[in-house]
Amino acid sequence: MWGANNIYSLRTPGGDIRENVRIKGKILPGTDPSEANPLAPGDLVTLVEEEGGVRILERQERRNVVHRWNRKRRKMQAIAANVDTVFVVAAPEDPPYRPNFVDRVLVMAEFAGIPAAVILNKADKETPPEVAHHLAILKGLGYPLYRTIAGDAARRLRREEDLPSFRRDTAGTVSVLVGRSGVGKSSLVNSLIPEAKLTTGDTSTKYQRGRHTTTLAKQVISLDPRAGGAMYIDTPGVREFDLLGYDCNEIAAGYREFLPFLPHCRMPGCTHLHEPDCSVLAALAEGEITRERYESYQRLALNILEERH
Ligand SMILES: Nc1nc2c(ncn2[C@@H]2O[C@H](COP(=O)(O)OP(=O)(O)OP(=O)(O)O)[C@@H](O)[C@H]2O)c(=O)[nH]1
Ligand SMILES: [Zn+2]
Repeated sequence: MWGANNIYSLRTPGGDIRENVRIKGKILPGTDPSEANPLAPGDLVTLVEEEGGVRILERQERRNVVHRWNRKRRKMQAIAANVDTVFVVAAPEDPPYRPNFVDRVLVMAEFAGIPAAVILNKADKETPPEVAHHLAILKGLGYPLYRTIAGDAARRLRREEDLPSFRRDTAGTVSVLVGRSGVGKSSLVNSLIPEAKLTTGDTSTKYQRGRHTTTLAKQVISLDPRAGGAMYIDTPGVREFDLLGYDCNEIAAGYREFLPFLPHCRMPGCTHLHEPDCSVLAALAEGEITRERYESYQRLALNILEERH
């Protein structure tokens, strides 16, 4: 299931693609009217055959859901459902690597209880030392890292780096790719599944803004029967990945290395920013939490607190 503006494309268990399917009625059973969007790519739905075609009758219970904060609508928005792995896609440059962006996607994945990994695409470009440093921190925390080359660059250089192992590791599973505009998410999906555009009916619209290509709105699911039905959900690139729908405690628990310390703060509802006897601050002082990751938490927590006032 994928789509937008309440018109969806579906894949039936038989493998057929049904396009332009609408929801039956105003509110979809199985959803909450306060949700920004009732259906996201990866959702499983029940259909009903009606005069004039099939309609979506209900959303089946979700195993998990990937959210991001929708700035315009000021709500958490589901960007994918029922996924096995969240892949944060970044590049060494063009667009520049933003450690905070990567951390925020990882926090969201932790919060959703979904395993996460990092893809450094455009591995043909030189990796600046500060990027390598952040990636080393994440690797040390147990997040798998893939360095890939995709699209035209891969064809030109005849090199894909870790793309084959990424393909192997994701075979038969559902992956969602999250990253800033221009890091190469669509190129990756196309490299994995050359006919992706055909099977998705090319629902994405691209336009040039500055140097980066941006996918508008629609999310694309690609299915590769050769990879045991691997599914890749390509989300539209975003400039920022906000998590304003969460509170500081939830955010702190998304920094996985903070977890052992969180129960030991003295103040109830400790924000780990300034409180006395804060065990996160103590762990930072002891070098058990890196300054980079603490500062990333700090920035995110301050964002959230500012938003509340
Ligand atoms: N050098 C190099 N360029 C790449 C690589 N992968 C993608 N590109 C280029 O990067 C640009 C952006 O790629 P896209 O696949 O459109 O990026 P995206 O992340 O899908 O962007 P949005 O759809 O806007 O979110 C294109 O010009 C690609 O050809 C790579 O591995 N190396
Ligand atoms: Zn604390």
